[in-house]
Amino acid sequence: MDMRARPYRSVLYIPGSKERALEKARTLPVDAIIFDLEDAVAPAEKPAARDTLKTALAQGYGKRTTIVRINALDTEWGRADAEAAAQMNCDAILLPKVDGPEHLDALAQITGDTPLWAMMETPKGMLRAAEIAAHPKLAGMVMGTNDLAKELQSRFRPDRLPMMTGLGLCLLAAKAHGTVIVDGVYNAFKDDDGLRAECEQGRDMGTDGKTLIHPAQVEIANETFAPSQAEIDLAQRQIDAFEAAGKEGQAVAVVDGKIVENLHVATARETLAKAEAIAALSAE
Ligand SMILES: CC(C)(COP(=O)(O)OP(=O)(O)OC[C@H]1O[C@@H](n2cnc3c(N)ncnc32)[C@H](O)[C@@H]1OP(=O)(O)O)[C@@H](O)C(=O)NCCC(=O)NCCSC(=O)C[C@H](O)C(=O)O
Ligand SMILES: [Mg+2]
Repeated sequence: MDMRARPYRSVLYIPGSKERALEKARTLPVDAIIFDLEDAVAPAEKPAARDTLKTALAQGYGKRTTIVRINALDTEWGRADAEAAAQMNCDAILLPKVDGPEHLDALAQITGDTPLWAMMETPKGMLRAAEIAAHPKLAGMVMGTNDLAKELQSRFRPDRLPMMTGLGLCLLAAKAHGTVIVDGVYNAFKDDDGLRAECEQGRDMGTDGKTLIHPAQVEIANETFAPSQAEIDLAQRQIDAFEAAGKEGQAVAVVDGKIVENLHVATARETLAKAEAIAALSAE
């Protein structure tokens, strides 16, 4: 299956060193998993985490998309992580702190044909988002809003105003190049209302889903980023009305008092395709 056709409503980080969490993930209804070797793994545990992860991934994670996040190549662990990840049973490798396409070039020299994802979390990365999105090996972008806030010296706000320039630049780049884009994490993993509000904001803006840090966050992300039954019904009615109008020689239909043109039909078809992809993933 084309990586870009899969759903990414819920993308759960799991520390590569935590065997219990690696096991539990097989029971969770997540669309994708980021197996982390970077921030969630203590320095002393990093070498062993590579082996733990390789064994866990060899056992498989069903239809979930599997992505391994390595350490940056300019760290003492980066090269060994990249070499190890290239041998793992995963769908993609995620590189943190990508400043420009040359970082992806350097990784691709080690990892060969494996698709790459980029953490978008540095000011340079924001300013070069379009070049990063255009990289031939790039299949997805992940917003790193914690690192970005650190770099910007900004404060966390419920409306995420300080994030909007970076998020907007990355969204434009991802959409211009047909790349998946997943929103950053919500740190307060026991605050369901805050998480829901941030998911809604990310969905409204056009991100494909949310990165998560705890299983308790999965349900809200899955719900928010899936087309609702009302959206599915409307999409089908728009397609039907437009096709009926076409048979009458009309280029415009009206549904619920609103015009439906070919561009709205394209969106309606995307809604149905997303619902089908989610249903296919759930049917394990
Ligand atoms: C945040 C946590 C440290 C909390 O862990 P813990 O106290 O163990 O939580 P619970 O006791 O509530 O756990 C209940 C069960 O769920 C399992 N669990 C917990 N977390 C995960 C997980 N992420 N994936 C799968 N399973 C998980 C526990 O094992 C318990 O299982 P069981 O005993 O069988 O019931 C912890 O959640 C955690 O470590 N989360 C991940 C943190 C992480 O990955 N951070 C790095 C990514 S965020 C980032 O880097 C952002 C980005 O780069 C940026 O810049 O923004
Ligand atoms: Mg980060």
